[in-house]
Amino acid sequence: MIDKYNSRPDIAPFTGSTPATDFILTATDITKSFGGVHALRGASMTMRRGEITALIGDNGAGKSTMVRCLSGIHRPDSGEIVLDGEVVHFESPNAARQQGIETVHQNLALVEDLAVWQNFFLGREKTHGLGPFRTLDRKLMRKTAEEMLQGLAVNVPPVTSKVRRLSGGQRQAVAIARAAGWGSKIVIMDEPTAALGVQETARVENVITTLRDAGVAVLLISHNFDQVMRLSDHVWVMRAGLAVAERRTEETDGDELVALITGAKAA
Ligand SMILES: Nc1ncnc2c1ncn2[C@@H]1O[C@H](COP(=O)(O)OP(=O)(O)OP(=O)(O)O)[C@@H](O)[C@H]1O
Repeated sequence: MIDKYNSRPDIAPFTGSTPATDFILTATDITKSFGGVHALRGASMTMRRGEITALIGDNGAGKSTMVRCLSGIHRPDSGEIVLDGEVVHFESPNAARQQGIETVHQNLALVEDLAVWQNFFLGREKTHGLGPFRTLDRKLMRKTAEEMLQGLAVNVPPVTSKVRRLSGGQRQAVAIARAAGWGSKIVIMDEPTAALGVQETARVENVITTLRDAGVAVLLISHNFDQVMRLSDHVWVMRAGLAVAERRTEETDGDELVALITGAKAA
């Protein structure tokens, strides 16, 4: 463990207790600083195929920075990310996407004035014909978008509807279906239901579990303990730039997670 960043020697990093089999992702000793702020100080975490992994921690613990390192927004200062058995270095979010890591950000990045199907294919437009005769294959794109939504049992108006007509939950579901639809190995979701009501939250949670059941590994960042307990299979707890504990969800409870987050309980 690199200790030059460890300005909090009272917090010991947790290095994991499970054998390194069937991990779709391992991040080891990741550091990332912004000027004098050591956002990640040697954080390690793992994710398994077909599981929902929750990443929890107090404000400023380093969750978003970790997610940004995994999704190609930030480059770690040091450490190693292994995706599906290969060491990866993402130069950009596009590079992460091409290798199978999709991220649903809090702002969703949907274009309000475009139809649902157009949002699905932003930057990935399908064409037919050759050279100067090439045109957009709108029919194929509409059909594919419909199939992607149906596959996740997402209940939205026709894919020709403009995104601005959708409710918050429908938008979230569209963003998740879009992320899930490109052969993704990992879908990262940052507070996917933070802005939603009870019913919409339940619908979006269904979409998330359907995705997991289809074999995708989901990384869920959530401040909602009930949701973490309900949805996740595995939990990583971050504190002060380190992943300090991991638990199988069925072996923990909200009280223990709070204690781990605050440091009232050692890992
Ligand atoms: N681009 C940046 N420039 C400077 N400091 C940053 C930057 N991004 C994050 N930080 C700092 O790094 C630390 C970790 O922040 P991060 O956003 O990763 O935490 P978090 O666990 O996601 O918190 P929250 O739950 O509030 O989103 C914080 O002290 C934050 O202020």
